[in-house]
Order: sequence, then structure tokens, then C-alpha cells
Amino acid sequence: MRLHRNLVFTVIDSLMAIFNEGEYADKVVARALKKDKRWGSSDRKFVAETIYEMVRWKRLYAEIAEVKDNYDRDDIWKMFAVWAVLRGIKLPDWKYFEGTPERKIKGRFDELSKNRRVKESIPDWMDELGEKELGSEIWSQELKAQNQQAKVVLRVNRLKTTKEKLRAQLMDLNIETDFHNDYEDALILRERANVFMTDLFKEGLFEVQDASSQKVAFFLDVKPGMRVVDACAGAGGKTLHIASLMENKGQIIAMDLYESKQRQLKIRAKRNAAFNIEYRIIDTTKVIKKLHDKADRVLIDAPCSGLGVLKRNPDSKWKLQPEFIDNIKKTQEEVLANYSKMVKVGGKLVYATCSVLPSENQEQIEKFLKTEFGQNFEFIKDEKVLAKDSGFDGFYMALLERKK
Ligand SMILES: C[S@@+](CC[C@H](N)C(=O)[O-])C[C@H]1O[C@@H](n2cnc3c(N)ncnc32)[C@H](O)[C@@H]1O
Repeated sequence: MRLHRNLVFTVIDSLMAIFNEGEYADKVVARALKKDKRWGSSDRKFVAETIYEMVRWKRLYAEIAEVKDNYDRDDIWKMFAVWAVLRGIKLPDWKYFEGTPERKIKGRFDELSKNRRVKESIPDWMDELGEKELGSEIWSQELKAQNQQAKVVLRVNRLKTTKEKLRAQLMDLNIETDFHNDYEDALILRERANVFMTDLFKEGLFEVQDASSQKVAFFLDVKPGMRVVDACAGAGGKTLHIASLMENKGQIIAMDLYESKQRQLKIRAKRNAAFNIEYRIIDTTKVIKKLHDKADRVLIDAPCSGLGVLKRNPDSKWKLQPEFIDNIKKTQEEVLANYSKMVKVGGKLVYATCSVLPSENQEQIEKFLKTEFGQNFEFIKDEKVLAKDSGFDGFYMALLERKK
């Protein structure tokens, strides 16, 4: 591989913004890709993937390069040189690479790889937390799995097509996909491609949704004609899947705290031809009270640490703080206590997170079932999805039924 100056400069600028100015990697990458219209797909791929790689392995590269946080531009060049050397890429004779100690880089890599925190490139506190909650062996394997690049997974929109037809249409565009027995609605791309540019996407024939996340709507056991509340709907990844399974029959009530997310959901719902969604912003407790005892199904896709989705958000390794996790656990307890009241007797509740930490998952459910209101519910089943086993995101989902 040859390094091209303007592409590498874009990577360095982007990393300055992510590491030093607190910007989010996905936004910075999106901006970087708009920079030069002449770039072809391999140029764009280089820019996006290199930025993500450098974010993913930030600690490892920084320690090998012997540079410390609050990196200046020279430090980022040194980290970039480490990335290139470890990939066996020949460094061009640019001034930034003068004196790069290639042999020392390889030696330090071997030495530092003995320490999990450096090898898997995560902060100390996060490593301590993961080990405490999952045990050293599982946590090590999970971290390794979550440091792999995520596969691109599509979810067919049953309101518009079938996965067989969609697969054939994608094939016409030279986008090859596979079905997977464990994920009924999924098509998994053999190679990464920018599927958002296709007319098939613009016509709403599919959404991009990780395979683990696609399990949740099935777990909720929705049927056409039901009244389903998606209490933390956000931009609606799962709402749209629920809509697809309900064949536009019945009612879906999509709620969130934030209007901006709901606006995105509305656009997506239109594209998907999902017509049975109503929208509510949770701005007072009344919004929830009005629906007490009214829903056949309630989904609580709770806000969480995101410690199951580091594959797709490597950035959160560096942005997440321990205090955030403590606070989000309190929110999880509250939403379980309050939103479960919308389930009618005989109805079902799914509590889901994209975290692998038991303290955000099964322990929240155990706690809830011991509360006065929680005693009205029976635990049916749960699923703890680890990236190390599934190859997709880490996830948790629990199914409860209201008995009285
Ligand atoms: C895991 S995300 C939801 C993802 C979404 N369900 C999807 O599949 O695309 C959690 C959502 O909960 C929302 N949220 C946070 N606190 C909440 C609360 N107290 N009540 C309702 N929603 C809340 C956040 O705005 C966020 O959109």
C-alpha cells in the first residue's frame, strides 16, 4: 500500500479533532469523507478505516510511540507511523517520518502486548470494571472480539420486500450478502460497501442494523394488531423492526426524551412505509401515566454504557467515564420501575441493553423483580449475547410477563 499525502493529512486532522477536541468519531469521519469529491471508494475506505483503527488502538499506539495525552500534531504523526509500521506499510520519505525507529516499534509492540490494558487498548478503570464483572478470562476474550471491525448487517423491511428478493437486487449491484440461520431478517455483507448510497436503501427496502440488535423485536414476541410501546425508541432502529413484524396492523407508540431523535425516526418510518407509529415525547410523567395498564408489549431499550458495542464505537473507550456508568444504572432502575407500569396484565416486557455488564443487565432485572411492583411480573427468559460468541455486538435482553 502507498500512502497518499492528502488522505493521510485528512486522517491526522481528524484525529486531532477526536482526541483533543472531544469530537465524536462518526461525525468527524462523515465530515472527512465530504472533503474531496474526487476521492474514489478506496480513498474513502482508507480515510474512514484508518481513523477508526487509530481510535480503536489509541492507547497501544501512544504507548509504543511514547507520547502522552493531549497530543500535539507531532505526537499524532508518531502514532500514525506506529500504525503504518505495524501494518508493514513502507513509510514515504516525508519529514514527519524522519527518524522513525521501526525496529524499536516492533520490539515495543511485542513487549507491551503482554499487558491486556495496553494490548487491547482500553483505560485502566474500564479494564478493572470488565474483569470484576465478567472474570478475567471472559473479559479478555470479549475485549479481543470487540476490537474487531464490525460486519455490516442489513435488516430486510418486510413491509416492502423479502430477503430473497433483496439479496438478488443487491447482487445486481455487486453487493454480495449471506443469510444467517440465527437471524431471520438479516443479510450480512461479505465485504463492506456504502449501502446508504443505493436506491434500494432510499426506497426503504432495508435498514442497517447489527444482528444482535435484530434479536430484540423477535424476543418481544409482537403480533399484528397489538398495542406496543417502545419506551426508549431513539431514532427507531428497533421500532422499525417491530413495525416490519406487525405488518402495519395495530399500534406502536414510540417514545423518547429527545425530539431530535424522534425527527430522525419519522423520516425513517416514512421511507420504510411504516404507518402505524405514534410519537410521544416524555416531557411529563403524565405521558406514561396515561398508558398505565394499556400495552400488550413494552420495550425498554434502556440507555446504557454501550460496553457491548465497542466494535462500532471504539471512541467510547476514551469518552466514557465511570461516573456516567453509575448514573446510567440509576436511570435504568427508574425506567424499569416507571415504564413497566404501562404493561397490562397478561402483557409482556422486554428490557434490553447494548452492554455486557451484569450490573446493567441481569442484576437490574433481579432488583426490579424484588420491588413491590416488580412482584407482579414473572421472569420468562433472558439472553446474554457476548461478541466473543456471536461475532456481533454484545447485548442483553430479558423477557418478563405481567401476571397481576
Ligand atoms: C439504547 S438507546 C435507544 C436505541 C433505539 N431503541 C434503537 O433501536 O435505535 C436509548 C434511548 O433512550 C433514551 N432515553 C434516555 N433516558 C430516557 C428516559 N428516561 N426515558 C425514555 N428514553 C430515554 C435516549 O434518548 C436513547 O434514545
